[in-house]
Amino acid sequence: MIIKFIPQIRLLGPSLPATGFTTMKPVSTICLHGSIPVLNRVFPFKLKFFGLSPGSNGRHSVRSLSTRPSRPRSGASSKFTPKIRGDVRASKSLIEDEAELSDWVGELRADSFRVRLTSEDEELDADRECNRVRSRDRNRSGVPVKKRRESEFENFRDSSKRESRGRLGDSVSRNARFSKRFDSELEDEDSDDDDDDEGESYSSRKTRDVKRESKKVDSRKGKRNERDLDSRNTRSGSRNNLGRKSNFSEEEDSGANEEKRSWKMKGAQNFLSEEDSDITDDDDDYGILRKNASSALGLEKGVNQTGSPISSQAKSDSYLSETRFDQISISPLSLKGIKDAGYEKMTVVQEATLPAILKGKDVLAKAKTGTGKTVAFLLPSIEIVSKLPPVDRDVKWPPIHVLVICPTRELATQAASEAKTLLKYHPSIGVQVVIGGTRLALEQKKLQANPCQILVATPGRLRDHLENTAGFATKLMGVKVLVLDEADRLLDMGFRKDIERIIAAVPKQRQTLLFSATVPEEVHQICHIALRRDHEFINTVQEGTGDTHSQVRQMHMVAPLDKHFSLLYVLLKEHIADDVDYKVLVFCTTAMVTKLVSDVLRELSLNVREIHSRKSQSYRTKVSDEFRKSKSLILVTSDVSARGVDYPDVTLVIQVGIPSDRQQYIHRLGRTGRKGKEGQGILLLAPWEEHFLSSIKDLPITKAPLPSLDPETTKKVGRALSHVEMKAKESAYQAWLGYYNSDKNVGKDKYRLVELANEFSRSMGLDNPPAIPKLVLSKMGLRNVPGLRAK
Ligand SMILES: Nc1ncnc2c1ncn2[C@@H]1O[C@H](COP(=O)(O)OP(=O)(O)OP(=O)(O)O)[C@@H](O)[C@H]1O
Repeated sequence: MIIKFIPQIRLLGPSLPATGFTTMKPVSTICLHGSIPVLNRVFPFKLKFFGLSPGSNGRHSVRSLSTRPSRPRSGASSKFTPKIRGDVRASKSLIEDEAELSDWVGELRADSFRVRLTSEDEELDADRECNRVRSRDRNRSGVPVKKRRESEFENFRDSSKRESRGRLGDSVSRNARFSKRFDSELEDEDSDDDDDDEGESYSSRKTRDVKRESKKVDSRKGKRNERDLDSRNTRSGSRNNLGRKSNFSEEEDSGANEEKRSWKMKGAQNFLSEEDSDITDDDDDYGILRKNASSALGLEKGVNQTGSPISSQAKSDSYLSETRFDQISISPLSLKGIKDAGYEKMTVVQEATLPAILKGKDVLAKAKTGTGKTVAFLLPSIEIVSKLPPVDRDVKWPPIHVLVICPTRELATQAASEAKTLLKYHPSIGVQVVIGGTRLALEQKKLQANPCQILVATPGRLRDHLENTAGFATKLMGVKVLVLDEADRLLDMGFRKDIERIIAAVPKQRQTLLFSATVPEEVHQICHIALRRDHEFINTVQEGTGDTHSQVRQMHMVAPLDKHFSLLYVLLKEHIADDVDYKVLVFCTTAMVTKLVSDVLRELSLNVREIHSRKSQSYRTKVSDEFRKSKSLILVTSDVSARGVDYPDVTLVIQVGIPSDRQQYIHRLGRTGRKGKEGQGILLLAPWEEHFLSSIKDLPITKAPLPSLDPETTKKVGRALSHVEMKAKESAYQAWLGYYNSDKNVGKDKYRLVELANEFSRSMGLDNPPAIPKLVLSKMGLRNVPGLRAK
């Protein structure tokens, strides 16, 4: 463990006038190599103190330390068996619909209610799993992994140092649907959503074909195989059982039920002209780099004895640093792109991570929502690509140099779009996006025809290409930088297998960047799947501010379920009355509950759109684009919108029902208060959901009084509910039951669960709870629970 306090140094960026020295002042620099999990258990307080958590008193603190356990990194991912200590919640998200429920139910045991399902759309491809082929052998070199890595790293470092010589220091400021997956609903979805969308029609057709095929196989192979095959071909299901799969390793192992879901900073070394520092030790180098970055974060105001930065709270939420992009030695082409994008100053996370990235370090970065993490990993990646020698035109499979993985389609599309913006003046560098819900063949053609040094992908579709696209595996051999956006989500059980497969397909000699607004302890324990031992953990979240923005007012309300629809309506009406430019996101627990809520609000004449995994990709894209540009609009959404999606100027985020976990709460809330703007968040819970509050007790969330409900409003909402079609209510009821069955607090008492589900049913205006197929009940472990109706 190295703890350093870095002395003041001075920097001169080449773009600055000769007299324009930037003064870099003291900042705390703390390095803990390879021993955090153990230390954290033994000395939790001490670790917090030294920087595993953000520092106190300060403005944005930058913590750089290695969090990787000090054991050798496993070679091929297939050999990797994660040993995760502690209570790692595998799946983060929600049941999106019956499909998800069925998939999930397929995995359930009567006593299982450990982990919440995942649903976040993420990128299911109906056509994906049926085409799987065996993994290719990725042992591409006879050189031992460790040696290769060391050699590469040495080379990188040496060349970087060579590069820095002769230059004055540049300023751096960087889840089968078991048999009945309601075929009719699949068809309904096709017709409802987007008949005009070729891609979706294709996908849906394929889904149906696959389902038919599954049924044939089922008749031959029996029920279990039916479930497995269906699960593999479910449009949005397999991901949803991911969390639980960790609990049912036999099925997981079978595979049939496979889990779904020039800054020429010329190296940050430019800070290190030999005149600037006589520190040659690698750690010391990094210390200085961090110091420089931290200086521009405003940490120069001083450090206390613990190394915690001292500065004012008032500035703590300033997401911008003091460093302008034109003050750093960035390639003129990138700079032009940045200027066109309207960015002038670097954000804190951009400034803090860029030096380490350009120096070739693996980075795990944590920064609050909406603070520019996308540019933080894209810009240095572009710089790295721009410095690579051009690829010979005759090369049959030109390499992909940068691979960015995102958990959702929306997020991948958004990241690719940001990359295109930054690449505006880099004509020779191409970016492409491959995501589920679109035609594989079309993507294959595009990949073939257009340059693609930077590829942004969702995990499932990337695996598809890896296994089904000629030459794709060869192209991936060129990857120099691997980025996992929303890293904690990608590393949880929901995506773990896909990620391990992808990691096995890219060179070991690469740089890996993990970014997220939430980095729970479990991520520190498992990040070695992707990161090198000497990676840096760069945390720009200061202690005391929590992981949310102080300018976002957070409230929770606790009310009986039968009041939720009316309360939601009143809250929205009040907000609309307060702000003509309202832009509201309403998060619901599952896709089908999302549909129900949006149906009700539409009946109440509110300006509403809905987005969830049961909608076609083209519909989702259309609605997402509309919401991005609009004002005076309410978007009712499942967790497909929880992470990363950058909707500007969202004025209010309402979360109805318990979020899947703390991280999801934070990410959902993070759709507002972006880029330093103000926002508001309301969490609406039923009394028996209050236990969730303990997981966010460190956040500045206060209890709000319930708005009064006059009888007229209640009647109006009741009328609106009566106009919502029965099928929507039935679907919502079943999805609701599945979702809460997976909540360890609510689901552990099945009798109570059913009572609550029936309360939900009454809240929809139903006298009797909808009947549920016996098989579903059985799979949920609810077969003979009183109060449920079976069909
Ligand atoms: N240097 C900058 N100056 C101004 N705006 C910026 C800068 N960098 C990025 N942005 C903008 O900030 C917004 C938020 O960026 P981004 O979506 O990357 O945030 P994020 O930190 O990834 O958020 P989340 O955690 O929710 O995914 C985007 O609109 C982006 O264009």
